[in-house]
Amino acid sequence: MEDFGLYIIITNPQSSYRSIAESCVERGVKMLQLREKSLSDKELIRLGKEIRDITRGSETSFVMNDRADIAAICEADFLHLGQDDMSMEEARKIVGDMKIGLSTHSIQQVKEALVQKPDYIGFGPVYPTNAKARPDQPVGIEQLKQVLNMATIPVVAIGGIFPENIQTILSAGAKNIAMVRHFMQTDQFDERVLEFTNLINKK
Ligand SMILES: Cc1ncc(COP(=O)(O)OP(=O)(O)O)c(N)n1
Ligand SMILES: Cc1ncsc1CCOP(=O)(O)O
Ligand SMILES: [Mg+2]
Repeated sequence: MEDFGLYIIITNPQSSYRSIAESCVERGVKMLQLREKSLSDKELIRLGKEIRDITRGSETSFVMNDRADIAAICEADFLHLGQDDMSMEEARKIVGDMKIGLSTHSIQQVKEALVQKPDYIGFGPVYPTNAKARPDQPVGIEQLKQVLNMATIPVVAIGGIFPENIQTILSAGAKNIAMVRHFMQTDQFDERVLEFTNLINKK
């Protein structure tokens, strides 16, 4: 799989799910994840199908977080699994050959994840974050550089990334960057996407 650049994760957005997905399609954002932890299954499926309909046939891949069953129901492009979620092997029984991304939080976890041959790995949190329940210790830039050198699949830098530190992340060699709060805690979603796609693509 090729590097994909900006990876937007939807959690408690200030803008509507529809307008976020439409903006991602229009601006050519390659990865859009639905990550909602407190919605009913019914509501999650409704939103997943809405995002699927908007992104279908576009450059924007739709990623479902945590839930293999709902990823399959909504015909997502990817399922994203973390260390506390079901294993890739278990997920395969539900999602078949759907692409899968795995979260990692240490060099050891990266080594173990690579053996499972996911389509990409998330690595972080690079910096402290409160957008995740019980976040792991920040991994920092030096470990991020090490992982970027080790991995033969796309590595997604995640956690505490904002305009103030994006240049440090890019200078470390990261080609794929996931963010929650910078894009969710604003009513200027489209403007921020434009700003970031320009910034990341310039590098
Ligand atoms: C791209 C990406 N990387 C990491 C995560 C975190 O997944 P996980 O550790 O399972 O934590 P939750 O997001 O489920 O709270 C992610 N979602 N996406
Ligand atoms: C889901 C997740 N996994 C590791 S850090 C994180 C949250 C990232 O959110 P933010 O970009 O707002 O720090
Ligand atoms: Mg998870």
